[in-house]
Amino acid sequence: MNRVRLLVLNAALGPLDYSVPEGMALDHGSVVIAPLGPRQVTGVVWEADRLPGGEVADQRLRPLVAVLPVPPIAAALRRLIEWTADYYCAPLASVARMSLSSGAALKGGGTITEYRLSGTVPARLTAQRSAALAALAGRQGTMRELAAIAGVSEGVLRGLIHCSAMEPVQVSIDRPYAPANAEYAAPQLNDTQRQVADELINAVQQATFAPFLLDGVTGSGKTETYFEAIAEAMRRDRQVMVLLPEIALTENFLKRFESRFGAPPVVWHSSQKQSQRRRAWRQVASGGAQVVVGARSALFLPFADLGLIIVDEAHEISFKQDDGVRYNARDVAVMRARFEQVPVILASATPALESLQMAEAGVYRKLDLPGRYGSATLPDIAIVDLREQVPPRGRWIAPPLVTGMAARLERGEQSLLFLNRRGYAPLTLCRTCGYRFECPNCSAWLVEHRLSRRLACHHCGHEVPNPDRCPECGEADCLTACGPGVERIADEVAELFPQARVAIATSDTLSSPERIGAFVEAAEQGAINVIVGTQLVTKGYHFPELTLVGVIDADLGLEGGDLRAAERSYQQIAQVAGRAGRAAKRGEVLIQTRHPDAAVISALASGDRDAFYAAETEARRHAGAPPFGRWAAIIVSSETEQEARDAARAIGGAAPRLDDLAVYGPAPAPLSLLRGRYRYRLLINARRSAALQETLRNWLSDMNFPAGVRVGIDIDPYSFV
Ligand SMILES: Nc1ncnc2c1ncn2[C@@H]1O[C@H](COP(=O)(O)OP(=O)(O)OP(=O)(O)O)[C@@H](O)[C@H]1O
Ligand SMILES: [Zn+2]
Repeated sequence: MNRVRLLVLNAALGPLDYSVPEGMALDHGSVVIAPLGPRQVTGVVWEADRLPGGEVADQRLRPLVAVLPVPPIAAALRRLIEWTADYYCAPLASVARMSLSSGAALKGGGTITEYRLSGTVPARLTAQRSAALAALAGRQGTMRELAAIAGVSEGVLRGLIHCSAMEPVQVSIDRPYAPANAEYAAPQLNDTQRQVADELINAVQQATFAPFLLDGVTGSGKTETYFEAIAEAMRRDRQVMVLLPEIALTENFLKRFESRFGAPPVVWHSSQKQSQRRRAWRQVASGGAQVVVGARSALFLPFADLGLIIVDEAHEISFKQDDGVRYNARDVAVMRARFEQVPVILASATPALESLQMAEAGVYRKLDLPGRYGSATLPDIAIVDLREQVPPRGRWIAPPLVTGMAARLERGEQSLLFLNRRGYAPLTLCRTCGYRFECPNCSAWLVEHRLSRRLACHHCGHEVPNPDRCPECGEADCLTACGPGVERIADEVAELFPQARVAIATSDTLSSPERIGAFVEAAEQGAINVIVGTQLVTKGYHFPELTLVGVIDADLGLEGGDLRAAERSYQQIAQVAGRAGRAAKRGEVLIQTRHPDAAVISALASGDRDAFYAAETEARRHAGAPPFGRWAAIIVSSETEQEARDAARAIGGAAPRLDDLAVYGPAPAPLSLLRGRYRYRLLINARRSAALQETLRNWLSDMNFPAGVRVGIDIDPYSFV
């Protein structure tokens, strides 16, 4: 190759051609540095015929600067990048960036300095030094990591280094991870689990594209079963990617994985330290990382030899990314499996309707685990009609739930109260003048957080200290909290049962791996009597003593403009119900609602999942909604309301008139002001036959907008805010 075309990692630039200096060895997929004006850019060598670009004469081409010391991006991943950009109407460069997401890793190997105990005992032993010496026996890590492990400041450690009690060690970035062992602690599967595992193992052996929907009730052993497929991939020296919907779930997964395979998997997510990401990325690319578990951003990692993909809790909407490249990691995972020619397992107790439909159509193979493992049975579910069982004024836990909790406390068992609302109260208002605390940047109320004494916007992060008087009328002691959040429910529990140990489990309280670890340990050891939590605790956890689940407000999820609201409510409540009675003791679930006759609620109460899905399927078919038709959204935003409105109207005015495609709007988005930007949206409902993406691209490509206007496309949107 003496002339190459680059996909440049800058969405504002198109493909660019360069000449290749003498002696520079390149392949398609090579990651290179190229000159651009006075600067340099990173790019990937791409097949020229797949990237239409302007033809520049050979003699005018500038030479590439360097090839980066990483393996080329493989063809399968290049095809996935193209597919994703095309399907989600996103710039190729933005998608490719997700594969090259550790800038430091691209620069090659290197060393970092870690520390460990030297065996020398310091002459002066303070309490902190003794604690550090005890905690750090056998440990090695960076200063910051060791300080966290020992619970002392870095200053204490520096003191220990100074007196030679600790010594530095140079560590390679590319050092391998501790190998996991497929046979380390294999469980005895029951017959159903065995059959399912054998099918999955067989698919790993076949090493070809095979999508599975692993549909098993909560506590049926889905994880244990797909672990067998992972074991088979390990035996064959092929890499595995496991996607989880939330970082908070990885802690728990790590523990289980380690007890099954003798070593933890490699973790990948966006809040890791740069040094961790750098090592993980390089080990993924070189093939040294056997099993990688991560949030959706792991999806585009450049695996050397991927053999299996697993998407756990595959129904979760957090697999949908709503900014930057708007993609659904569950769907892209299936496409990746197709390009890589490997099996993919979507595991869930409450599959997305789209996934069930694919199984019905014979595209996915459905594997069922219909019963809980061992002697555990599914919990009894009952409805508490809040119109009859009225909680006292200013309280939200109705009498039957109070009675149930009292019985659990008596028996030393645990209760879990679920309310998907962080903070203390979702709205604060002034009793004197009616003033409501609203976010200046978003059309949303400020949520009171009593633990951290502030009012906060959950959309943009704006916060103010908890006020003691009304900013409007100046009156003191006139502010009232309206409605409950988890903190308020926890207060109520404390008032009802002063002796109970209550833990709040939300993204505010479980904000780090250490905090999550401590929470899980406390819950497992019975040091917590009542957990009050958001959706964060509805899945993945297995607390044997947890026998009562109370849903504080089952109607909450049905509010708001979400097209899948019924399905999502069903999934969330079924998942949280699934935390009850997972071991020997039977579980009970009480669902508080004002609409006991709603289809979702009665399906949950009667345990008739099929009836719910059947009704929901009919409703979707009738509305031409996914999976029967397709949705897309165009979101227009600007810092000035007028500009956003005008641009949205112009787009609406230019809408194509087609038989198989209907355009609704423009209308102000439900969150019409978000992070200081005014937003309008158009919704497109298309038949399956319509060339949706092409139509959208043609429609918008000829239009020009003022510089401050942003126009985004959301294919298969989930959230309509
Ligand atoms: N064959 C088995 N041998 C021993 N323990 C098992 C077996 N199958 C399942 N278990 C145990 O039963 C519990 C539930 O299993 P697991 O977590 O795999 O189910 P799940 O279907 O993934 O659950 P959920 O979807 O509710 O999170 C776990 O504690 C697990 O270790
Ligand atoms: Zn805000």
